[in-house]
Formats: sequence, C-alpha cells, structure tokens
Amino acid sequence: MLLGDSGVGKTCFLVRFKDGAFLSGTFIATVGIDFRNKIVAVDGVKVKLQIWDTAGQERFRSVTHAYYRDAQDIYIYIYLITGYAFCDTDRAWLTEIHEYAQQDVVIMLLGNKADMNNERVIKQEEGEKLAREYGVPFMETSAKTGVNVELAFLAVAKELKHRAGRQPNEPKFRIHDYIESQKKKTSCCGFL
Ligand SMILES: Nc1nc2c(ncn2[C@@H]2O[C@H](COP(=O)(O)OP(=O)(O)OP(=O)(O)O)[C@@H](O)[C@H]2O)c(=O)[nH]1
Repeated sequence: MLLGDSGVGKTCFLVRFKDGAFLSGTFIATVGIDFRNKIVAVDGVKVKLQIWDTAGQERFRSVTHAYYRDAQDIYIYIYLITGYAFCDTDRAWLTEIHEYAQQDVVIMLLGNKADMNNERVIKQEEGEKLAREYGVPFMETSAKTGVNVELAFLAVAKELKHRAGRQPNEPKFRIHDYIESQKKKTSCCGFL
C-alpha cells in the first residue's frame, strides 16, 4: 500500500514500476483508492504483487483508513525531498501506519523526486535519521528516472516470498539489509 501526502508521486511511482513509463504533465490527483497488479519473478518463483495506490488528499483520509487493515503486508510511505522539512505530518503518518496496520507488517520510507536535487530541501541523511527513528528501511527514489523503483518492489516481493515459505536451507530474508546492500546512493550532484 502506497501512502503519503498528495503530489509526492505515489501514482507515478506505481506506473513507473508497472509500465516502465513516467507520467509527466498535468497532475491528476487520485480519488479514493486504486490498485494494480504485477507479477515479478523472485529466485525462480512468481510473486503476484497487488499494489494499492491511495489518495493523499486530506478529504480521502477516511477511505485510506478503511483499507489499512486489509492491506496485509507492506506499507510504503513516500515523502518529497523537495517539499518541506520533516514535520509532525510525517511522524503522524508513520505513527498512524503503526497504529492502524496489522501486527507484523513491513513499513518502508521513501524520499521521492530525487532527480530534483537542485530543489532539494530534505537531505538524504535526514531521511536516514527518520528511518532509524522508526526502525524502517529507507531509500531515495525517482519515478521520473526510475532510480530505486524496481528495487523497492523487488524487496517487497522477496519479503512476501519469504513469508509464504522459506526453504529449509534458505537464510532468513532481512528486507532492511537487502535494501542497504542494493540501493543506489545519491550524491549532492545526482546519482552515483
Ligand atoms: N521530477 C519528478 N516529478 C515527479 C516524480 N514523481 C511524480 N512527479 C510529478 O509529481 C506530480 C504528482 O505525482 P502523482 O504521482 O500524481 O502524486 P500522488 O502522490 O499520487 O498524488 P495524490 O494522488 O493526490 O495522492 C506529477 O505532476 C508528477 O509528474 C519524480 O520522481 N520526479
């Protein structure tokens, strides 16, 4: 389930993953909730992801709440690196996800629009710090360039496959460690 304020790029993030395209131009806000499926191969096993795209606008918040308990596994909270400094809103979102979601869920924190480095307001280190505070994996992404989009969903798919049944000799999958080992880092001037 993708969560976050209106305009952070949730729909674009999903479309980038699903269709490999970037929706530029006029911004059309999501109304209520929408979902798309995609099947990905993880270590030779097909995993079907059903990804729910929620509306970020405040007036749809009650709709989003109604779906929290149904979205069983993974919550991806997206903020904007160009938006505004971290504030109570972001903490309120993360705390709320913990409260509304079922136990044993994975929450991931993503800083989107990393391609807009020139207009950056939130430093990468600040995102890392917030993620540490909540004990969640973190990375910066761009729906425009595609950076780390595939990785975020692949990590989700791996987590789900692992939950569905681990082979006897298979080591425990740690989504946090996996993301840290795979993610592309951004620098002050763009992606390394
Ligand atoms: N430069 C840049 N623009 C982006 C990126 N992701 C989204 N956008 C733009 O940001 C605007 C909002 O994107 P959406 O994906 O519709 O935002 P949303 O979070 O789904 O918004 P709601 O549906 O209202 O919750 C659009 O104009 C996109 O083109 C990105 O990674 N980089």
